[in-house]
This record gives sequence, structure tokens and C-alpha cells, in this order.
Amino acid sequence: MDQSPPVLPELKNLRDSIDNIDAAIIHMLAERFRCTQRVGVLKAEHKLPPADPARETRQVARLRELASTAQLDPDFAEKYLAFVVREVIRYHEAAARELSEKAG
Ligand SMILES: O=C(O)C(=O)C[C@]1(C(=O)O)C=C[C@@H](O)C=C1
Repeated sequence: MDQSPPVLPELKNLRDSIDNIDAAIIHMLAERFRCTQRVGVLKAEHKLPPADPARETRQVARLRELASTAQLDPDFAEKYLAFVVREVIRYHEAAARELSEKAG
């Protein structure tokens, strides 16, 4: 028998929405990484550096502004971007290594 306490209908509704939002975020992140994977290959092929700090500065300013408008903590938005970009740069570095190993 189910021993868990009854969940309030509102709590259940909110959790259903949270689950939908988390699913959307995962799908959007997957799309973003599909794009950055290709960017990594292009950068490796054209011998461009994995990181572009000037681009990141613009992205941070833009996301902080968007976060403010959306009433989301801008520091959180900046941390999110830094977390994602750090991972992307790791992939870019791996793509560059792979290409230079292939070239011999
Ligand atoms: O736009 C680029 O040049 C990318 O490599 C993508 C990206 C990003 O994930 O948004 C990642 C690393 C760069 O430092 C800047 C931005």
C-alpha cells in the first residue's frame, strides 16, 4: 500500500509544471550543445581559439539585462552562462586536439 502522505492538488500541479519546464530546459540545452559542437569544429578547422572572451562579455551583459527584466537574479544568470560556457570550451579544446591528432 502507498504510505506517502497525500499531496495537495496545487503542489501536484506545480510539480507537473516544474517537470515540464525541466524537460524543456534539457531539450534547449541539447540544441545549444548541438550548435556549439559545430562551432567547435569550425574553430578547430580555422585555427581559432576555443574561447572568445569578448563574445562572452557581450553574452553576460545581455543575459544579465534579460534576467533583470524577467525578475531573475542576474548573478544566477551569469553563473549559469559561465557553467555552460566552461563545458563548451572543454568540448572545443577536445575538438581541436582531435583534429590536430588526425592531421598528425
Ligand atoms: O560563440 C563562440 O565563439 C562559442 O564558442 C560559443 C560560446 C558559447 O557557448 O556561447 C563558447 C565559448 C566562447 O568563449 C563564447 C561563446
